[in-house]
Amino acid sequence: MGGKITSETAARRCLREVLGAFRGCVTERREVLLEPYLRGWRGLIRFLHSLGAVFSFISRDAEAKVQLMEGYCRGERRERYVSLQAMVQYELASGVVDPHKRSGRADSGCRTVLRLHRALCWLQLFLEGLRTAGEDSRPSAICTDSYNASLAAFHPWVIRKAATVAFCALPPRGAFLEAMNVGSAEDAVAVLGEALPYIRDVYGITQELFAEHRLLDLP
Ligand SMILES: CCCCCCCCCCCCC/C=C/[C@@H](O)[C@H](COP(=O)(O)O)NC(=O)CCCCCCCCCCCCCCC
Repeated sequence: MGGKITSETAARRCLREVLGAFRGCVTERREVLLEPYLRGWRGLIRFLHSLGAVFSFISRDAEAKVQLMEGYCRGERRERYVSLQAMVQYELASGVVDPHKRSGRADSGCRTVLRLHRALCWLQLFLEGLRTAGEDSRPSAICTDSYNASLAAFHPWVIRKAATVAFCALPPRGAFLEAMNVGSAEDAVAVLGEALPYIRDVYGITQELFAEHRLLDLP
């Protein structure tokens, strides 16, 4: 029993962490702080991991991107990577990224965050679908629809295919909400409802920032 409580507490902390992290991203000046942003992603990746090995090709890619960004946040130029705004300004001014050239550094913070940012669009759609769909709805179908309406446009055929196959392994709604480990299905739905406005806000600010600097198509 003690073990059960411990593992439940860990999972619960995980979801609370995700929630709290995205809430803590946006400053009064509407800047997006990178540290809580990456902490939020870490929590999501951990959750994805708990859903099984079929998703590991997805979590590995997300993990690599988060790790690269964490390196910048701890590196020599860490003050340039405190917020997305600071990062964009620095990488543009120093020529690390150039929106007018098709070539660009494959490890720039901007192109890496752009991938996570696009995935955040999928997440918004998926969580909203999960929250509002009926009891008989299937997370695998909601996930496929959300993916096709967002991230799929940026992925080659082979990735789209692999992703769509993996989505079939998602558990049914009841079990999925239970895996979130925040209590009853109603509690889980409430947690999603609380988290979504913050995720939307982070997405909106990032989208505007990247659009303003013409960074939405970075290769
Ligand atoms: C719950 C089901 C989770 C399904 C996840 C849906 C997203 C599917 C993404 C498929 C990505 C496949 C892996 C490879 C991707 C890359 O090619 C591609 C491009 O990168 P590149 O330009 O460096 O080459 N990478 C990406 O687009 C970034 C993908 C990042 C995916 C992060 C997914 C995290 C999922 C977290 C799930 C949490 C659910 C929470 C529910 C309460």
